[in-house]
Amino acid sequence: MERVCVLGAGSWGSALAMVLAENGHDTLVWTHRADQAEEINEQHTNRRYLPETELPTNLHATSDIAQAVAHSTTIIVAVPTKAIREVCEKMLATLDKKVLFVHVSKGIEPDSLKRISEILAESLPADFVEEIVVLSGPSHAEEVVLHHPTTITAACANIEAAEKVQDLFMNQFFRVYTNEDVIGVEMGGALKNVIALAAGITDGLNYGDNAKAALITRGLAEITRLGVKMGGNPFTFAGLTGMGDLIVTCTSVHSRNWRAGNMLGKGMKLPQVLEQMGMVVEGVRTTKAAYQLAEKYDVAMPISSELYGVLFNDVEPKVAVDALMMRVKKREIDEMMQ
Ligand SMILES: NC(=O)C1=CN([C@@H]2O[C@H](COP(=O)(O)OP(=O)(O)OC[C@H]3O[C@@H](n4cnc5c(N)ncnc54)[C@H](OP(=O)(O)O)[C@@H]3O)[C@@H](O)[C@H]2O)C=CC1
Ligand SMILES: O=C(CO)COP(=O)(O)O
Repeated sequence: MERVCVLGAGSWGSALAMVLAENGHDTLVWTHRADQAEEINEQHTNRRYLPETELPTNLHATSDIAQAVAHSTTIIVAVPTKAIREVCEKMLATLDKKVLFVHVSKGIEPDSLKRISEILAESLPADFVEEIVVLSGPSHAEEVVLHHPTTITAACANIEAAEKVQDLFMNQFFRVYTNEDVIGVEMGGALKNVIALAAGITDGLNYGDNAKAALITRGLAEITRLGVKMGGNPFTFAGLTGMGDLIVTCTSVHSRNWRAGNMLGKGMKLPQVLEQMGMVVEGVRTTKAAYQLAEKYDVAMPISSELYGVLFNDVEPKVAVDALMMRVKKREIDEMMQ
């Protein structure tokens, strides 16, 4: 039995905490909301984020981050990308021993263009970091809490650390693979949200399945182009954290990114969409980062670029799709291999 805390009590943090508690680990969830900690401890629910779920009675919560950190030999960071730095700062004051960090967030920071493991590595003193492992793959919280079969990948250059995380989470309905390719895993997990927003838009425009299949496959092509140029293993993008997560996020009604895109495709404006969602839609900020990365690495990312126009320059979704369809003629495979 390990002593673990999960920082962040949204849908994913809560679902992962449930898996850990059910696996018999001494698990504490940290939330910055005292009323939510009280609800988890006393009613064993988290109604805002997992409305139908009964949480295990051996899962406890706290709103005191020092207590969560002191409790743990492994810390799972499960807040949205834009909150990572703030949470690291809160942790800094409380760390006094070496801890294994696992992050589960799927984003890239705009402007700095840092991946989450890079933000963690620069924000936390090396003396207190055993390793940083990323856990990513096709895994909607809503299905994990129903014990529906789910596969996911733990990635770290140090494969023994990845295996430790594999052992922590693995059970009959939650199957964990390992991978040493942190760049590929993080880039696939972050960029699939961009394509899922686009897939939601074409569904909102009622463009049907051909358009969605095109977005998934051409989306994977541009994710792979950028990810490989940044140092990712091309095969990672064909795996769970690439193709797998792209499929689930572009096709599932559970996806926050697909749902947000769907509303945009139906004519709603971004601020209204985000207000209505009430949960993180990582793809919005990641689209900005993808647009900047495409320029930095000189990689063609037509879907991400058109989506950038829709989100930030008021381009009509239909006009963006037309622009994609009318691009200069290409060879399919040659272009992907460049
Ligand atoms: N949901 C899913 O199925 C999956 C999500 N992910 C990834 O996990 C990450 C978290 O997503 P998810 O759980 O869905 O997000 P949610 O929007 O469901 O929850 C986010 C949680 O983080 C808290 N939070 C936000 N900002 C801060 C802050 N500054 N300090 C402390 N807590 C904060 C929120 O608190 P508050 O209630 O106050 O806003 C909330 O509890 C994302 O990167 C997402 O891409 C990965 C796989 C699956
Ligand atoms: O990453 C996810 C599933 O693997 C969750 O995606 P959404 O944030 O779009 O719901």
